[in-house]
Amino acid sequence: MSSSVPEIHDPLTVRDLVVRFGSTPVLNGLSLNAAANRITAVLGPNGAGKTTLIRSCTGLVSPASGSISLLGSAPGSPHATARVGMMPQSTGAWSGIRPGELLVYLASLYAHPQPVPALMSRLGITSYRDTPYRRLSGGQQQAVNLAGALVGRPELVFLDEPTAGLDPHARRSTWELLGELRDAGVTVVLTTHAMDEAEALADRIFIVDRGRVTVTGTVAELTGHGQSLEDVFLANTHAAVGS
Ligand SMILES: Nc1ncnc2c1ncn2[C@@H]1O[C@H](COP(=O)(O)OP(=O)(O)OP(=O)(O)O)[C@@H](O)[C@H]1O
Repeated sequence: MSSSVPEIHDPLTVRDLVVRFGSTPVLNGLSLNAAANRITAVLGPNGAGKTTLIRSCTGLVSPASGSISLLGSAPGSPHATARVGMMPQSTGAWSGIRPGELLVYLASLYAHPQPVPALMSRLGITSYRDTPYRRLSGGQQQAVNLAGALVGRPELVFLDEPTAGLDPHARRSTWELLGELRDAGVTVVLTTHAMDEAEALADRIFIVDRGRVTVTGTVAELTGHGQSLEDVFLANTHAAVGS
Protein backbone atom coordinates (compact mmCIF):
# COMPACT_ATOMS: atom_id res chain seq x y z
CA MET A 1 0.00 0.00 0.00
CA SER A 2 1.53 3.30 -1.02
CA SER A 3 1.63 6.43 0.99
CA SER A 4 0.13 9.23 -1.01
CA VAL A 5 2.77 11.77 -1.97
CA PRO A 6 1.03 15.10 -2.45
CA GLU A 7 1.89 17.06 -5.55
CA ILE A 8 2.29 20.76 -5.10
CA HIS A 9 -0.30 21.34 -7.81
CA ASP A 10 -2.93 18.97 -6.45
CA PRO A 11 -6.31 20.74 -6.53
CA LEU A 12 -6.90 19.69 -2.92
CA THR A 13 -4.31 19.38 -0.19
CA VAL A 14 -5.34 18.85 3.44
CA ARG A 15 -2.63 18.80 6.10
CA ASP A 16 -2.89 17.80 9.77
CA LEU A 17 -6.48 18.98 10.02
CA VAL A 18 -7.98 19.18 13.50
CA VAL A 19 -11.68 19.99 13.98
CA ARG A 20 -13.35 20.00 17.38
CA PHE A 21 -16.98 20.32 18.28
CA GLY A 22 -16.79 21.41 21.90
CA SER A 23 -13.88 19.53 23.42
CA THR A 24 -14.32 16.46 21.20
CA PRO A 25 -11.90 16.14 18.28
CA VAL A 26 -13.78 14.94 15.22
CA LEU A 27 -10.88 15.35 12.81
CA ASN A 28 -7.65 14.50 14.51
CA GLY A 29 -4.68 15.31 12.30
CA LEU A 30 -6.25 14.30 9.00
CA SER A 31 -4.13 14.67 5.85
CA LEU A 32 -5.06 13.80 2.28
CA ASN A 33 -4.81 15.12 -1.24
CA ALA A 34 -6.81 14.83 -4.43
CA ALA A 35 -5.01 14.71 -7.76
CA ALA A 36 -6.17 16.67 -10.79
CA ASN A 37 -8.66 15.02 -13.14
CA ARG A 38 -9.07 12.04 -10.84
CA ILE A 39 -11.79 10.60 -8.63
CA THR A 40 -10.73 10.39 -5.00
CA ALA A 41 -12.94 8.37 -2.65
CA VAL A 42 -13.03 8.88 1.10
CA LEU A 43 -14.32 5.83 2.96
CA GLY A 44 -14.94 5.46 6.68
CA PRO A 45 -17.40 4.24 9.29
CA ASN A 46 -20.39 6.32 10.38
CA GLY A 47 -19.14 9.27 12.37
CA ALA A 48 -15.53 8.95 11.17
CA GLY A 49 -15.51 12.59 10.06
CA LYS A 50 -16.07 12.42 6.28
CA THR A 51 -18.82 15.05 6.13
CA THR A 52 -16.88 17.24 8.56
CA LEU A 53 -13.90 17.03 6.20
CA ILE A 54 -16.04 18.15 3.25
CA ARG A 55 -17.66 20.92 5.30
CA SER A 56 -14.19 22.10 6.34
CA CYS A 57 -13.03 22.11 2.72
CA THR A 58 -16.01 24.17 1.63
CA GLY A 59 -15.66 26.73 4.41
CA LEU A 60 -18.69 25.64 6.44
CA VAL A 61 -16.64 24.43 9.41
CA SER A 62 -13.63 26.23 10.90
CA PRO A 63 -10.75 23.92 11.80
CA ALA A 64 -8.88 24.38 15.06
CA SER A 65 -5.58 23.79 13.26
CA GLY A 66 -4.08 22.39 10.10
CA SER A 67 -4.33 23.66 6.55
CA ILE A 68 -6.51 23.23 3.47
CA SER A 69 -5.55 24.36 -0.01
CA LEU A 70 -8.26 24.34 -2.67
CA LEU A 71 -6.91 25.16 -6.11
CA GLY A 72 -4.24 27.16 -4.33
CA SER A 73 -6.69 29.14 -2.19
CA ALA A 74 -8.28 28.90 1.22
CA PRO A 75 -11.78 27.46 1.76
CA GLY A 76 -14.42 30.15 1.49
CA SER A 77 -12.21 32.53 -0.51
CA PRO A 78 -13.78 34.06 -3.62
CA HIS A 79 -11.30 32.19 -5.84
CA ALA A 80 -12.18 28.82 -4.32
CA THR A 81 -15.92 29.47 -4.05
CA ALA A 82 -16.17 30.29 -7.75
CA ARG A 83 -14.42 27.07 -8.78
CA VAL A 84 -15.55 24.48 -6.25
CA GLY A 85 -18.88 22.61 -6.16
CA MET A 86 -20.43 20.68 -3.32
CA MET A 87 -23.22 18.14 -3.11
CA PRO A 88 -24.27 17.82 0.53
CA GLN A 89 -25.92 14.74 2.03
CA SER A 90 -29.14 16.64 2.62
CA THR A 91 -30.40 20.16 2.08
CA GLY A 92 -33.45 20.71 4.25
CA ALA A 93 -33.23 24.46 3.72
CA TRP A 94 -34.49 24.13 0.16
CA SER A 95 -37.85 22.64 1.14
CA GLY A 96 -40.27 24.90 -0.75
CA ILE A 97 -38.26 25.79 -3.82
CA ARG A 98 -38.81 24.17 -7.22
CA PRO A 99 -35.79 22.52 -8.87
CA GLY A 100 -35.99 24.67 -12.01
CA GLU A 101 -36.03 27.88 -9.97
CA LEU A 102 -33.29 26.68 -7.67
CA LEU A 103 -30.94 25.76 -10.49
CA VAL A 104 -31.56 29.01 -12.39
CA TYR A 105 -30.79 30.88 -9.17
CA LEU A 106 -27.63 28.89 -8.50
CA ALA A 107 -26.53 29.34 -12.12
CA SER A 108 -26.86 33.11 -11.70
CA LEU A 109 -24.15 33.03 -9.02
CA TYR A 110 -21.49 31.85 -11.50
CA ALA A 111 -19.74 33.57 -14.38
CA HIS A 112 -19.99 30.64 -16.84
CA PRO A 113 -22.71 28.25 -15.65
CA GLN A 114 -23.96 25.20 -17.47
CA PRO A 115 -27.20 25.77 -19.39
CA VAL A 116 -29.85 24.74 -16.86
CA PRO A 117 -32.25 22.99 -19.30
CA ALA A 118 -29.45 20.73 -20.59
CA LEU A 119 -28.26 19.96 -17.06
CA MET A 120 -31.80 19.09 -15.94
CA SER A 121 -32.22 16.88 -18.98
CA ARG A 122 -28.92 15.06 -18.35
CA LEU A 123 -29.90 14.37 -14.74
CA GLY A 124 -33.51 13.46 -15.48
CA ILE A 125 -34.90 16.45 -13.57
CA THR A 126 -36.97 18.04 -16.36
CA SER A 127 -40.20 16.15 -15.58
CA TYR A 128 -40.24 17.35 -11.98
CA ARG A 129 -38.65 20.75 -12.43
CA ASP A 130 -41.77 22.50 -11.05
CA THR A 131 -42.38 20.19 -8.08
CA PRO A 132 -41.48 21.67 -4.67
CA TYR A 133 -38.24 20.14 -3.43
CA ARG A 134 -39.85 18.72 -0.27
CA ARG A 135 -42.30 16.67 -2.37
CA LEU A 136 -39.56 14.99 -4.40
CA SER A 137 -38.48 11.43 -3.69
CA GLY A 138 -35.12 10.92 -2.01
CA GLY A 139 -33.51 9.97 -5.31
CA GLN A 140 -34.99 12.99 -7.08
CA GLN A 141 -33.65 15.25 -4.33
CA GLN A 142 -30.24 13.64 -4.79
CA ALA A 143 -30.34 14.46 -8.52
CA VAL A 144 -31.19 18.09 -7.77
CA ASN A 145 -28.41 18.27 -5.18
CA LEU A 146 -25.96 16.89 -7.74
CA ALA A 147 -27.14 19.38 -10.36
CA GLY A 148 -26.62 22.18 -7.84
CA ALA A 149 -23.03 21.05 -7.32
CA LEU A 150 -22.32 20.98 -11.06
CA VAL A 151 -24.18 23.99 -12.42
CA GLY A 152 -21.24 26.35 -11.89
CA ARG A 153 -18.87 24.14 -13.94
CA PRO A 154 -16.60 23.46 -10.95
CA GLU A 155 -12.97 22.45 -11.41
CA LEU A 156 -13.16 20.57 -8.11
CA VAL A 157 -16.34 19.01 -6.75
CA PHE A 158 -17.11 17.41 -3.39
CA LEU A 159 -19.91 14.83 -3.41
CA ASP A 160 -21.09 13.55 -0.01
CA GLU A 161 -22.56 10.08 -0.59
CA PRO A 162 -23.84 10.99 -4.06
CA THR A 163 -25.56 7.66 -4.69
CA ALA A 164 -26.95 6.92 -1.23
CA GLY A 165 -30.51 5.69 -1.61
CA LEU A 166 -30.46 5.60 -5.42
CA ASP A 167 -31.93 2.67 -7.35
CA PRO A 168 -29.50 0.67 -9.51
CA HIS A 169 -30.42 2.56 -12.71
CA ALA A 170 -29.87 5.94 -11.11
CA ARG A 171 -26.69 4.74 -9.41
CA ARG A 172 -25.16 3.52 -12.68
CA SER A 173 -26.23 6.69 -14.43
CA THR A 174 -24.50 8.73 -11.71
CA TRP A 175 -21.36 6.60 -12.09
CA GLU A 176 -21.36 7.35 -15.82
CA LEU A 177 -21.76 11.03 -15.15
CA LEU A 178 -18.88 11.04 -12.67
CA GLY A 179 -16.69 9.28 -15.24
CA GLU A 180 -17.64 11.94 -17.80
CA LEU A 181 -16.73 14.69 -15.33
CA ARG A 182 -13.31 13.14 -14.76
CA ASP A 183 -12.79 12.81 -18.51
CA ALA A 184 -13.73 16.47 -18.87
CA GLY A 185 -10.97 17.43 -16.44
CA VAL A 186 -12.95 17.83 -13.21
CA THR A 187 -11.37 16.71 -9.94
CA VAL A 188 -13.93 14.71 -7.95
CA VAL A 189 -13.81 13.97 -4.22
CA LEU A 190 -16.61 11.71 -3.02
CA THR A 191 -17.61 9.80 0.07
CA THR A 192 -19.36 6.47 -0.08
CA HIS A 193 -20.20 3.44 2.03
CA ALA A 194 -20.46 1.27 -1.09
CA MET A 195 -17.28 -0.71 -1.66
CA ASP A 196 -18.31 -1.62 -5.22
CA GLU A 197 -18.73 2.06 -5.97
CA ALA A 198 -15.26 2.90 -4.69
CA GLU A 199 -13.84 0.01 -6.71
CA ALA A 200 -15.66 1.08 -9.86
CA LEU A 201 -14.88 4.77 -9.68
CA ALA A 202 -11.96 5.69 -7.48
CA ASP A 203 -8.49 6.40 -8.79
CA ARG A 204 -7.35 6.68 -5.17
CA ILE A 205 -8.98 5.74 -1.91
CA PHE A 206 -8.45 7.20 1.56
CA ILE A 207 -9.85 5.20 4.46
CA VAL A 208 -10.63 7.44 7.44
CA ASP A 209 -11.14 6.23 10.97
CA ARG A 210 -11.75 8.35 14.06
CA GLY A 211 -10.78 11.53 12.29
CA ARG A 212 -7.59 10.49 10.56
CA VAL A 213 -6.47 8.56 7.48
CA THR A 214 -5.47 5.02 8.34
CA VAL A 215 -4.60 3.80 4.85
CA THR A 216 -4.54 5.05 1.28
CA GLY A 217 -3.85 3.61 -2.14
CA THR A 218 -5.36 2.66 -5.45
CA VAL A 219 -7.83 -0.20 -5.44
CA ALA A 220 -5.12 -2.45 -6.90
CA GLU A 221 -2.65 -1.44 -4.18
CA LEU A 222 -5.14 -1.88 -1.35
CA THR A 223 -6.41 -5.25 -2.56
CA GLY A 224 -3.07 -6.54 -3.83
CA HIS A 225 -2.71 -9.17 -1.12
CA GLY A 226 -5.86 -11.00 -2.08
CA GLN A 227 -8.08 -9.09 0.34
CA SER A 228 -11.33 -7.53 -0.79
CA LEU A 229 -11.72 -3.79 -0.35
CA GLU A 230 -14.23 -4.53 2.41
CA ASP A 231 -11.63 -6.68 4.19
CA VAL A 232 -9.18 -3.78 3.99
CA PHE A 233 -11.85 -1.39 5.28
CA LEU A 234 -12.69 -3.63 8.22
CA ALA A 235 -9.03 -4.15 9.09
CA ASN A 236 -8.31 -0.44 9.13
CA THR A 237 -11.36 0.96 10.92
CA HIS A 238 -13.28 0.53 14.15
CA ALA A 239 -17.02 -0.04 14.38
CA ALA A 240 -18.86 3.25 14.89
CA VAL A 241 -19.55 4.02 18.54
CA GLY A 242 -22.95 2.63 19.53
CA SER A 243 -23.18 0.18 16.63
N1 LIG B 1 -22.10 20.53 14.05
C1 LIG B 1 -21.75 19.53 14.86
N2 LIG B 1 -21.75 19.67 16.20
C2 LIG B 1 -21.37 18.66 17.00
N3 LIG B 1 -20.96 17.45 16.57
C3 LIG B 1 -20.94 17.26 15.25
C4 LIG B 1 -21.33 18.28 14.31
N4 LIG B 1 -21.20 17.78 13.05
C5 LIG B 1 -20.76 16.51 13.19
N5 LIG B 1 -20.60 16.21 14.50
C6 LIG B 1 -20.10 14.94 15.02
O1 LIG B 1 -18.87 14.69 14.39
C7 LIG B 1 -18.71 13.30 14.16
C8 LIG B 1 -18.38 13.05 12.71
O2 LIG B 1 -19.54 13.37 11.95
P1 LIG B 1 -19.52 13.33 10.35
O3 LIG B 1 -20.89 13.72 9.89
O4 LIG B 1 -18.37 14.11 9.85
O5 LIG B 1 -19.26 11.78 10.10
P2 LIG B 1 -19.34 10.94 8.74
O6 LIG B 1 -18.04 10.21 8.61
O7 LIG B 1 -19.73 11.81 7.60
O8 LIG B 1 -20.49 9.91 9.09
P3 LIG B 1 -21.63 9.19 8.18
O9 LIG B 1 -20.92 8.12 7.40
O10 LIG B 1 -22.55 8.61 9.20
O11 LIG B 1 -22.28 10.24 7.32
C9 LIG B 1 -19.99 12.62 14.64
O12 LIG B 1 -19.78 12.11 15.93
C10 LIG B 1 -20.98 13.76 14.67
O13 LIG B 1 -21.95 13.56 15.66
